[in-house]
Amino acid sequence: MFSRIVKPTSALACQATRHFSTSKQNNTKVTVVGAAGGIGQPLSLLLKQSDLISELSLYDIVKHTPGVAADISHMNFPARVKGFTGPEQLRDSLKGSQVVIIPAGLPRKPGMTRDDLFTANASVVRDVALAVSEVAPTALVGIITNPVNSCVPIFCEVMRKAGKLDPNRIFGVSTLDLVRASAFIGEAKGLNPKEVNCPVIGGHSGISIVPLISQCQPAVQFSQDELAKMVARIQDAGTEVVKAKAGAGSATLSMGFAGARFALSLIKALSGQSNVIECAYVMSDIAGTKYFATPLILGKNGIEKNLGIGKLSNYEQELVNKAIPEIKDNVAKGEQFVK
Ligand SMILES: NC(=O)C1=CN([C@@H]2O[C@H](COP(=O)(O)OP(=O)(O)OC[C@H]3O[C@@H](n4cnc5c(N)ncnc54)[C@H](O)[C@@H]3O)[C@@H](O)[C@H]2O)C=CC1
Ligand SMILES: O=C([O-])CC(=O)C(=O)O
Repeated sequence: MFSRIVKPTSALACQATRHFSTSKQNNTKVTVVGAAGGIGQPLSLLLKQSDLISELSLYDIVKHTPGVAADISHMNFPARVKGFTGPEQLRDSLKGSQVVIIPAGLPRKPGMTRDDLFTANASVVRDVALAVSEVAPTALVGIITNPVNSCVPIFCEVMRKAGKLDPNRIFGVSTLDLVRASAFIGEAKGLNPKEVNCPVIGGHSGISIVPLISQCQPAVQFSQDELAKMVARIQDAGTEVVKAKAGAGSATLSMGFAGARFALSLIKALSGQSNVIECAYVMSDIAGTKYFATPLILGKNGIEKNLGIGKLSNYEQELVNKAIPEIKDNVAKGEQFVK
């Protein structure tokens, strides 16, 4: 199974060495909430292949979730797979989980922004957070549901109200932005995209997505015009897929891949592996907002160290300056919803 273990060769390297998991240790229970959806199914398929997972709990509100679980359970890997459906089974699905990944909720249609999903998805995230606070309060949680910039504050505020908030354990999954940066930069420069590592900071929507191409490994050179085009492509990549799917949803397969990479990084960190680094959107005042994505060293208790923003070019500083008001608004909207 793919995954990445990293050596922090630079403070902002988000991942480096490709690493196939061969560890025999398999004692992690993982719950996927929204497991029957466009992201949930490929994500669960990829997670089933990890030797580090002992139990894969698949929850969704749709009735055919046990069928998805039965299907995946026939793959010949050790993780036991169980399906749960309906709100009355949510807590059973989560109980005892060390890792919870949430790709539940509506995706965009052409013409919508991620923020347009707030009304539909805020209550989904709130309800899952309440259940996590009750039955899996120490789980490491990855929130894929959009708008990520608001959904992470919603989750954190519900946990805070329940007296269970540990901000080191709650992550907005922005991994797809890094995957895209690697793919697009690799393609543009004739490099193997698997070997291209470019930190992406800020948030997960349009201008709040800030790729730090000056910190890319290996180093790459672009003219200012090319650089601006590359940044715009990474920022608009979600919309590119939404348009191309023409009403049938947003990125699901690349997100299943990116979500599995992030979940496996959490699991590796939990299992004691060191120097596991991923960028994610977390509670952090590093840029003067309450939440911000940066590279993080992951450990048994979630964030072990926030590696921060590092040295920015003037252009990247301008991008950060544009991202900040957007993130502040998105955070305030999420917090207000819980109040
Ligand atoms: N963070 C990121 O980079 C990305 C985030 N997304 C977001 O992920 C979310 C899911 O996208 P897709 O899988 O394409 O959508 P989808 O509609 O294919 O699947 C969503 C699943 O969530 C389930 N669901 C709805 N309410 C639920 C609840 N209360 N509890 C449990 N399950 C529930 C649905 O039944 C459905 O199976 C969307 O909000 C989308 O915008 C999508 C791509 C990238
Ligand atoms: O664009 C969307 O709506 C889904 C998403 O977050 C992405 O693909 O980055």
